Amino acid sequence: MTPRPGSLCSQTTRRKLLAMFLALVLGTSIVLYAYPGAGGPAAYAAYLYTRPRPTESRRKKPLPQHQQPQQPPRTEPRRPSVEIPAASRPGTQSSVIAASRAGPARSGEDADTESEIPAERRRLPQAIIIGVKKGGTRALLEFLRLHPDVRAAGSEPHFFDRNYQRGYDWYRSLMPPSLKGQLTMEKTPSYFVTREAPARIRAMADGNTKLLVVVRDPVTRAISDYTQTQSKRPGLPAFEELSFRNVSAGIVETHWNALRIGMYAEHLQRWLRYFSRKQFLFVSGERLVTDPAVEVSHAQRFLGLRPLISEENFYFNTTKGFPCFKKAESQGQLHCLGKSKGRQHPNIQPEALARLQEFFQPFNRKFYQMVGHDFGWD
Ligand SMILES: Nc1ncnc2c1ncn2[C@@H]1O[C@H](COP(=O)(O)OS(=O)(=O)O)[C@@H](OP(=O)(O)O)[C@H]1O
Repeated sequence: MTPRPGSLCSQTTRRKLLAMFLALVLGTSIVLYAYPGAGGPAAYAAYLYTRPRPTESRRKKPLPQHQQPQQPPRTEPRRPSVEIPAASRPGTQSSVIAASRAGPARSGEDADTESEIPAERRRLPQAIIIGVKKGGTRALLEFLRLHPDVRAAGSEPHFFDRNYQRGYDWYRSLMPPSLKGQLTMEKTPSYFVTREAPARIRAMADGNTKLLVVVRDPVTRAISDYTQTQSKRPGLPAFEELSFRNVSAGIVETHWNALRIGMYAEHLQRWLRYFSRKQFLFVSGERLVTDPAVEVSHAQRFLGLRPLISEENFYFNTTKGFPCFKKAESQGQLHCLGKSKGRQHPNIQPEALARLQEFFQPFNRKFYQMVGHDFGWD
């Protein structure tokens, strides 16, 4: 049987169509397999899922300054400008040991070698004038500054009473640069009556700091202290009123600071728990006025300085009523302390003076015994 031309043709055509269809299906599969992102329902679904959402893409733009969230306030105290290890930071238990090992003379900062050009550095003080307020502490410091081997902080650092938490780097930054072999000093008279000061100063250099105390008749010292306060507060009650709890009975107001500071023996007892007697030099405030060269020569010896300051450096200014001094660098020009040193004291009733002398006598006697010297106030 001859196949009908029409049916034969359509069978051939069907075969061709089938082959083309298969080729098309195969080709599409290969393309989808090789490029998954190219299309298809699954690829489109994946694209929708991973596409960044409109809000997210907006958040990436920086906010204008005024819309930015506020930073919480810093509550930590400010650290010293140069970080020091926690162990050597004042105020920590371990700092006492660490700081004592890092005393000025033994710390790495002093490790100059002979081949190096001598470098000036700021150092912690090796000697401190710790008191007493109104004793003549400024005069002693300025006199010692005449010595070429003494470098001293100009103003009172108050490190061991008010600023201890600021750390040693802060304290050191207040000291003038010095060469190796020069002595760094400061004076803060309130240290002598500050409870924490002895332990803190001991911790700084393992008790090797030299301590100078300028002492003055406690009654005159109290009047000087009162005069200073009165210059700032003119309405201050009279000295006699502040000195006695009961004037007629002569009961002394021992809580008044101006009198309390003068009980030297009481304060010194605290210091002697931390320092041996030989760590101290007691300078007479009275002799510092009448014979400055002698008191300064004691101080030079105590500090291990060459005896360079002498009588030649001083000149008694009769107008001021106090010695003034000559600085080497200013070609013999005289320098006197400022107006706040050597103020006119008010007249105090003689009975009040006598009662206060009597009150201080046992404290003075005890003090003379402790230091091994009679200052002649009684
Ligand atoms: N050379 C010289 N020039 C001026 N004043 C001198 C001098 N030497 C000792 N003094 C006495 O020093 C007293 C002030 O003591 P301080 O310097 O320790 O005072 S302070 O604690 O620093 O405020 C100050 O006390 P007042 O006289 O009461 O003002 C002086 O008596």
